[in-house]
Amino acid sequence: MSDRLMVKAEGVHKNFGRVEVLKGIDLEVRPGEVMCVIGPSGSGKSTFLRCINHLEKVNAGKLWVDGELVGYRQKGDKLYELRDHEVAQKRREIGMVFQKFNLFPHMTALENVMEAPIQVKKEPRGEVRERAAELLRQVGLSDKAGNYPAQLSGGQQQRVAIARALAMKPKLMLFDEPTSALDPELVGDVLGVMRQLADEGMTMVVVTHEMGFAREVGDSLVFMDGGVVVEQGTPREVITDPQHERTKAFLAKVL
Ligand SMILES: Nc1ncnc2c1ncn2[C@@H]1O[C@H](COP(=O)(O)OP(=O)(O)OP(=O)(O)O)[C@@H](O)[C@H]1O
Repeated sequence: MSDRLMVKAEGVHKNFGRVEVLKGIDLEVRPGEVMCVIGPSGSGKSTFLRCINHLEKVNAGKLWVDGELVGYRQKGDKLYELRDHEVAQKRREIGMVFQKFNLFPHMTALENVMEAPIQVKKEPRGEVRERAAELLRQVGLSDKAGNYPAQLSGGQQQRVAIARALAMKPKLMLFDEPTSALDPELVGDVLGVMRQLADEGMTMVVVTHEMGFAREVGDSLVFMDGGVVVEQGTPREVITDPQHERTKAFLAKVL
């Protein structure tokens, strides 16, 4: 097995003003791994994802994505902080799906998926159109390609958002509670698309309270509380045999 890691966090700290939100996170995500992250509101889960995706700067500790230190570029033995355009470039390699899908309202589903590869990567329109149509097919929305977001259900919009992230050919996908804004009957379709993505070998970090998904699809499960990783293991280990009182108390609420 390769030693390559897709994400490595070593003592990651993040504060907002005087409030320390991440208090030393150590984590490793291997290529192809699906890591699910659970924990109470305010425990720092979103902040951790946002640090991986350059949306927040780490205050102390180190964070690598695919072997590269997030926020820096190495030249010889010197480290240089990335400039804005370099950060933008790095962010393109990571797909992120949020709770709210934020599609462009004036563009159809197909146009939403095509937008970034054309505008940001300057890829040829014909190629992008073909790929976008194929991605919409993969998320089960071929027949909705011409619909505007307002003409789609929340679950359909979220599947377009996933296709939109995939259109940039990311090497890592981050999901921040992707189903928590959806009506219960729409959750299954979105989780189905994520499951398919996992089966295809995509590396994924998924903040979710969908314990069925974590149990069935996750390779690892991390319980965060108060800005630290309290417990991690396989989903089976953490769910059926939690070691910490805080994990037990949390699981009692969500299971
Ligand atoms: N930009 C910010 N400025 C100030 N405080 C922030 C900022 N972003 C997050 N926080 C605070 O950091 C803490 C952790 O927030 P975060 O969203 O990471 O938690 P979470 O575990 O994802 O919670 P939830 O499940 O509710 O989304 C919260 O107390 C939040 O108010």
